[in-house]
This record gives sequence, C-alpha cells and structure tokens, in this order.
Amino acid sequence: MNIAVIGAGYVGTTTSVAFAEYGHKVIVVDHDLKKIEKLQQSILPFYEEGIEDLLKVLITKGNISFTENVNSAINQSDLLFITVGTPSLDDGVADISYVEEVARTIGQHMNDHKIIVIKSTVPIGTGDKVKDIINEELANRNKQIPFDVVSNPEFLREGKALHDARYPERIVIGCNSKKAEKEMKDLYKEVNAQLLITSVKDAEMIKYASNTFLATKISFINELARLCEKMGVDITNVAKGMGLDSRIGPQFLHAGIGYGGSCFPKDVKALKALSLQEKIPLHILEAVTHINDTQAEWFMQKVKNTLGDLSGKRIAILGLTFKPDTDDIREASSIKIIDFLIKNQAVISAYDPKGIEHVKKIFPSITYTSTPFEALQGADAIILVTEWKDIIEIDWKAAKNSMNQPFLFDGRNALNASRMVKLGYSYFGVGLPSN
Ligand SMILES: NC(=O)c1ccc[n+]([C@@H]2O[C@H](COP(=O)([O-])OP(=O)(O)OC[C@H]3O[C@@H](n4cnc5c(N)ncnc54)[C@H](O)[C@@H]3O)[C@@H](O)[C@H]2O)c1
Ligand SMILES: O=c1ccn([C@@H]2O[C@H](COP(=O)(O)OP(=O)(O)O[C@H]3O[C@H](CO)[C@@H](O)[C@H](O)[C@H]3O)[C@@H](O)[C@H]2O)c(=O)[nH]1
Repeated sequence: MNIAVIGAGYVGTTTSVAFAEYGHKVIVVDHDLKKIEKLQQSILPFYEEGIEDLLKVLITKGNISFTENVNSAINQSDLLFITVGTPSLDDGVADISYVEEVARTIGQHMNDHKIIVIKSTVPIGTGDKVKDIINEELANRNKQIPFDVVSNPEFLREGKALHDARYPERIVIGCNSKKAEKEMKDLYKEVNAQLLITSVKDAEMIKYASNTFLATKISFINELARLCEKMGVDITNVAKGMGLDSRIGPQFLHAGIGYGGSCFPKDVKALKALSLQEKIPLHILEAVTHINDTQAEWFMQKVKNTLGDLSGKRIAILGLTFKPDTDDIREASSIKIIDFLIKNQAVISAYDPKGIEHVKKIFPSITYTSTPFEALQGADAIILVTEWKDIIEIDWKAAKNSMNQPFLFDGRNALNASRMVKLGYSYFGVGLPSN
C-alpha cells in the first residue's frame, strides 16, 4: 500500500519503519526541513535503539522516503496518517491545532479518495472535526471527493518503540465505513495482533483510557508505598502479591518517584480537562495527578530528613531521563529533584548515558560526568533516579569506597535492598520497611 505519514516525530518515524518493513511504500513528511534532511541520512531526531540501522536498509530498498513536500506525498498515497504532536495547553486541554493544520492541508491538496488515519492522541470528537475541516477545504475548491476518517491510536513505548511498532499487542481501528475497515485490515494483515474495530470516538477514548489507567495504577502503588513505609510494610512484596492475581496483573505496580514522559502527564491532564468541559469530572484523575506531582517531593523530604541540612552536601544523581533506553527528559522526575537540591544549595554531579545534553539546557551550572563512577566520587549521597542497566550494574562495593558517606536513595527500588545494606550502605527505597 502507498502510505503518507505526516509528522516525523517519535510515532511517525517508528510506525513508518514498521510499515515499510511490512512491505508498504511509505513517504514520511515533516515541515521541519532540518529533521527531514537528517532522516534522509538515517539520522534520528531522538535516541531509540535499532531504528537508524533499519532505516538505512529501508531507504536503500526504496521502501521509505522523507520529504517536506506534503502535496506530492498526499497525492502519491491512499492512506494518510496524521502523527503530529498534541501538547497540553495551559489548562491541560490537548492542543489539536497541528492536527487541524494537517487536515486543512489534506483538504487543500487531495485529488482522489483518501483514508485519513489519526494516529496522534486526540480528544474525543477530533475525528469529526478533521472531517469538517476537510469538507470545508474541499467546498472552497468546489470539489466533491469522497474520503474516510479513521482513528488508529498508537500504544508504543519509548525505549521499546521499534519492538512495539513491529509487534503490537492490539490494533484498535475506529472507523465508520466498511471500505475504510477493509483497507485498514489489509494494512495490518501481516501483523499478528488482536484487532478491535470500533467507532472513531470509541477508539479515541480507548487511547486516553489506557494511558490514564496505567498512570492510575502507578499513582495507586506510589501512594500506597507512602503508607507501607510508615507502617513497616514492604511495597515490593505487596505489589508482587497483588500481581499474582491475574485480574490485577503485575505490570505498572512498580513504586517509584513518579511517572514522566511525553504521554502520561499530558494525557491525564487532557482527559481530566475533557471531563470538566463535559461537566462529568473524573475525580480519580485529580488524585492521580496530585500524587504524581508530589511523589518526588515526598521522596526528597526523606533525603533531607536523613541527611539534615543539604547545603554544601555533595549529591550524585544517577539517571536523568524519564525512563531508561531513551534520551527523553520531558516531565522527568530528575528535573524536580535537581530543582529541589539546587534550592537547598546542594552540590550536584549528575550522570546519564543519553540525557545529559537535554538536561544541561535547563541546569547549565551543575556538574555532569561521563560515567556513574565519576559522579559519585566523594559524594555524601547517591540518588538513583533512572534505572539504566549501566547504573544498576556498577560495582557497588567499589562505589561505596569512593563515597564520602554511603547514603543510597533508590528512587526506583531498582537495587537489591538487603545486598546494599550488607555492602554497608544506608539504603533507602520507596515504601520499604526500614525507611
Ligand atoms: N512519543 C510516544 O511514545 C507516543 C506514543 C503513542 C502516542 N503518541 C502520540 O502521538 C503523537 C505524536 O507524538 P510524538 O512523540 O511522535 O511527537 P513529536 O513531537 O516527536 O513529533 C511530531 C512531529 O510532527 C511535526 N509536525 C507538526 N506539525 C506539522 C505539520 N503541519 N506538517 C508536518 N509535520 C508537522 C513536528 O515537526 C514533529 O516532527 C502525540 O499525539 C502523542 O501523544 C506518542
Ligand atoms: O510500574 C511502573 C511503570 C512505569 N513507571 C513510570 O511511568 C512512566 C512511563 O513509562 P512507560 O509507560 O513505560 O513509557 P512511555 O514511553 O511514556 O509509554 C506510555 O505512553 C505512551 C504514549 O502514549 C503509550 O503509547 C504507551 O503505551 C505507554 O506505556 C516512566 O516514567 C516510568 O518510570 C513507574 O513509575 N512504575
């Protein structure tokens, strides 16, 4: 099939690669010329393992190409995917202006039947808006060209984007026409995944419901961790015990210093805002946000209560990105933690395998190191913020010996607590009995 993907970001690029691998002919469009020029040389605008190598092969084969010429991309393709960003406005409402802009462009350029597929995460009713905009533009051109609007939300995770795009667990297709349904089923016929066909609005809601539910699980376990810690209960055992019940499941019950990234914080806000607009407030999301907003601070109070006055104390921050295997620092807990430490006049040295360049732009005056070991030399405490493999697997015995005092605050419960205590650390996790 001939596909145009409009928006060469995380989702656009990764899903295009997966489509191209499945043998479709994909043209990826972005209005950012610099991004397009880099992608033409297989250089990604973000870090994601495996995609650049694959891009080289697919470009050489001619299965994927990159352009800023949206007109020709639209008219060479049957399926037009919209994968532009939908960031939060000040009141939390999702900004769909980029989606609307693309819809307008499509209406201005399309010359025959198209299936317009919204892959961006959009508020319920956006499919109808996109339809209205395209009809408006066609009317301006005195054209009557049939088209379908489909919602096909994306569920990939950063750090595992290629795997998730290649092997999705489910494919949700929201459409209101048999023709579109058939084309979408053909598009994914090589993919071994559960397929759900719904209305456009249902599919739009499925995406928000999924992300907000996962965020709810995290905030639930994080708040419970605070109580467990107070009462001498181990949250990791509680999560394990809960997760053994298949109705609950073990995933997303890992207590820590809060969720970050470009999706959960934004999507929780967007659904909350939507519910307020409809006057059916989702109170649960108020609590989910509040817990997440205060989790890093709750953890840092423990650091302060343990270490006393932080002024002049040398603190090593291990991990800066919002999760491992990405260079993304959007809404990362590290930002709140560094901010807290700066306000308390601590001396910070920070390490991350991929995120330093981005964090440097926010905090230019702290020290950044190229290994975890350098960061913790002479430190009064380590704060583990992101559970990168190369951080978890350092020689913790040698690390302790090179610190000024062995305080270890594990914000992800990523280390073996009893082993760390045996090594001589004063170890603090999230929701653990000894804390
Ligand atoms: N990042 C993820 O892991 C993820 C996963 C699932 C869903 N989503 C959703 O997918 C959408 C895209 O997210 P992303 O992370 O890929 O965003 P992104 O910011 O990485 O990329 C968006 C791209 O769209 C381009 N763009 C904007 N307006 C354009 C226009 N008019 N014409 C051409 N290009 C245009 C931008 O230049 C940018 O390159 C969002 O709605 C997001 O919530 C993201
Ligand atoms: O038990 C857990 C699981 C995750 N997290 C945190 O939650 C955040 C998000 O993690 P994850 O969901 O793995 O990353 P994302 O790449 O943001 O992916 C989410 O957001 C995407 C964008 O919408 C969706 O497509 C994915 O399905 C959804 O998992 C990170 O800060 C994690 O540290 C926890 O604190 N505890």
